[in-house]
Amino acid sequence: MKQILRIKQLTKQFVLHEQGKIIPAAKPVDLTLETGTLTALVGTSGVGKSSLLKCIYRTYLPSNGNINYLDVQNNWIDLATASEYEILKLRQTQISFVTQFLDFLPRQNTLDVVAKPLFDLGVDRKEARSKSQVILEELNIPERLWKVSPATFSGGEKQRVNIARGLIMRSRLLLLDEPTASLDPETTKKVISLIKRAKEEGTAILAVFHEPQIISELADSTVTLESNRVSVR
Ligand SMILES: Nc1ncnc2c1ncn2[C@@H]1O[C@H](COP(=O)(O)OP(=O)(O)OP(=O)(O)O)[C@@H](O)[C@H]1O
Repeated sequence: MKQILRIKQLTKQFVLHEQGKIIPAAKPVDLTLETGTLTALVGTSGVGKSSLLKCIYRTYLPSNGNINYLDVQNNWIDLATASEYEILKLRQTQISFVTQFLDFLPRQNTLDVVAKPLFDLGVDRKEARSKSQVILEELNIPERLWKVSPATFSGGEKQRVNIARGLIMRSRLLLLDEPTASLDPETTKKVISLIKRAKEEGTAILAVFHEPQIISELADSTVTLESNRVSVR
């Protein structure tokens, strides 16, 4: 196991200009992630868990601090200051994020929505689609839905498509934001086993979960975000 992410004194604040207010989201955070381990990120609603994941993925720019990531060539890259181009490349090849919401192009069918990370990597389209089929099957998405757009899917179906897309490529760093929030127990079990597999393959995972039994099953450590401090155990 080796460290591939080191976060130091990270903060993210939102300035609401019209109200002249600053919302402190993530208070200073220090954390490290190692290959093949899962760190659970917990804390009360609104404390800044999603914002922290978004800072790592650079959907948000942090207000302060460093997010150092060890890339596949063994170079430390500060994700807070890396160029847009570098970030795009890392997202395409090494870092995946399963958000709470699925965004997709309207006329794209589910098979291709899930295969997209592999298309972007330059994998042959037929091979990418067959991998997409396998993971959709694993997540119990019925075959009749593969050829249609996820636009009309139920919340749980959309979430499973999102997870399938996030897990189809073997990432070095995987960010998961409440991946099992609207799933039934049987599908939750499948998702847990896919996450375990990613861990076994060496992926470093930072995941927001609310369910204590999932955390005890999957997490190697827990980081608690609190309104004015962070405790790691
Ligand atoms: N783009 C934004 N602009 C302004 N405020 C934001 C923005 N994104 C998040 N916030 C605020 O930052 C705070 C933290 O939000 P965040 O979604 O990170 O919390 P969370 O811990 O993930 O919550 P939950 O468990 O409910 O999902 C909230 O007060 C939220 O309203």
